[in-house]
Amino acid sequence: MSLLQVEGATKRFGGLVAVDGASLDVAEGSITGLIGPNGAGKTTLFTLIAGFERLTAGRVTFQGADVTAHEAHVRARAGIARTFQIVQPFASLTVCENVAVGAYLRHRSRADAMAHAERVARQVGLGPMLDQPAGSLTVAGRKRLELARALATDPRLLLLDEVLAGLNPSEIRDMIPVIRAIRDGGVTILIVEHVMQAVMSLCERIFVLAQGRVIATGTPAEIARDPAVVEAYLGHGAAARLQARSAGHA
Ligand SMILES: Nc1ncnc2c1ncn2[C@@H]1O[C@H](COP(=O)(O)OP(=O)(O)OP(=O)(O)O)[C@@H](O)[C@H]1O
Repeated sequence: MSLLQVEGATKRFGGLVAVDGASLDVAEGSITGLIGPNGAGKTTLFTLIAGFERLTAGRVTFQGADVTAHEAHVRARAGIARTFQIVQPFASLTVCENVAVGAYLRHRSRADAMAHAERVARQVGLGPMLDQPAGSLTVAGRKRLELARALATDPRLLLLDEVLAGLNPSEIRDMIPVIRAIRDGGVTILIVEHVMQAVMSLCERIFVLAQGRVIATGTPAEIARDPAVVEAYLGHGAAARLQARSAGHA
């Protein structure tokens, strides 16, 4: 069953069409990928799903309800959370206090919010840093903090925007099981990511966006051999060139 459906989403910024009639659906309990070259419209689509920007046209349905006209805070309460590409923690607050910012959505008292924040921070591997100022975290720590802040809102759908960007290969390897464990805990995930190896190993299904349009959908294996996807990343004629080269090597 689909937890999220996006139908014909379009977003214009003046003369620029950032998202152009894109449709996708995210199955409940899945990790679904959204990939595409720089400027394809991935972050804009996240912004539309989370309700930070209004669609120019199209519809967003969450848990069977049309949420197209709902404000971001209403969607957050319904269970949609997102991370941001550029991580901006409150540097002088502790890691736990930063995570509690998310927890306040469903926990009114400071004690409850902090207790929930502590559980979530431990879940993403920030247990040893709970009382450190967020400003002292490494890039990898900040990425985990961003994940924890979104997770602390107790979402049903988590939109992860490049949470692996800027990490080294061993930090990426450490982060993959954390993301899987979040899904195994019952949170559906839609992930935008340029680190292809991670996308291929994490996702059951992938949507490929290019120039605001969905140009391919399928399993990681299907996507990897789709000529339209190769062309979108490597340029016009690339699929044919690669095929000719591998035929030449055969
Ligand atoms: N608020 C805005 N005002 C004007 N143009 C915007 C705005 N937000 C995004 N755009 C433009 O929309 C297009 C899509 O941008 P977007 O950031 O969604 O792409 P992306 O696929 O997330 O790219 P990347 O992989 O580089 O993060 C780009 O041309 C971008 O410059």
